[in-house]
Amino acid sequence: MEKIFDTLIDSFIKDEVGIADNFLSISLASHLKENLINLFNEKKLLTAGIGNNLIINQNKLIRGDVIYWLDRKHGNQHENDFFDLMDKFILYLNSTCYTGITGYEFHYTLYESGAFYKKHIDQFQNNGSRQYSMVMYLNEDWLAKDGGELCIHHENSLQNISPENGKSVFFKSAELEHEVLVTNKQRMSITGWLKIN
Ligand SMILES: O=C(O)CCC(=O)C(=O)O
Ligand SMILES: [Fe+2]
Repeated sequence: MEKIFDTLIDSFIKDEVGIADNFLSISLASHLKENLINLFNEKKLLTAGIGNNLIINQNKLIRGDVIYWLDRKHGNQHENDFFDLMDKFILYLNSTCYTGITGYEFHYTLYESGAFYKKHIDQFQNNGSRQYSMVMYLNEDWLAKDGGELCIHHENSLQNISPENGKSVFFKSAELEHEVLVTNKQRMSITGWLKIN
C-alpha cells in the first residue's frame, strides 16, 4: 500500500501532477464501477451544482458530467473500503508531507459520450478549503481513440492523461488549470478533494 502512495506522492512532488497506475485494486475498481452503473440506472446521478434550468443549461456548456456523492452512511461495503483506503492515504500524506488535511469529499462521476469539462481550477473563489484534487478512473480497455483525456495546462505545456482503470491522479486544487477533453465513450471515475476545514 505504502509503495503505491509513494508513487503518487513522489510523482506529484517531481511533476506537479501525481500519477499512480493501479491505485485502486482491480477488485475495488470493479465493485465501485458496478455501484456507479447501478446508481446511474436508478437515475441517481445528477448534474453538479443544481439550480434553476437556466443555470443547468449554462452549466452544460461548461461541464457535461453527472455525479453522486459517496457517503459512509450509505453502508455500502465497497464505498466504505474506498473510504478506508483514503483514510490510510491521508494519514500517510499528513505524516510524510505535513499537509494537515482534515477532511475530504468524493463523488462518482459519469461522462456520456460527447461530454467534456472545460478548463477550470477546482478551488472555489469564496472557499479555499479544497487543497488537493484526486481523480480515480474506472474504465477498462480505454483506447486513444476513446478520447476523454484529462488535459493539464502547465505553464508552458499541456499534459494529457488517459482515464485508465485504477489510475489515480493527484494535484493542487488551487494551482493547476485542467479540462476533460471530449470523450467518445462513456467515461467513469471517482473525483474528490482533500480539504482543510
Ligand atoms: O475526470 C477528470 O479527469 C477530472 C475531473 C475534474 O476536473 C473535476 O471534476 O473537477
Ligand atoms: Fe477539476
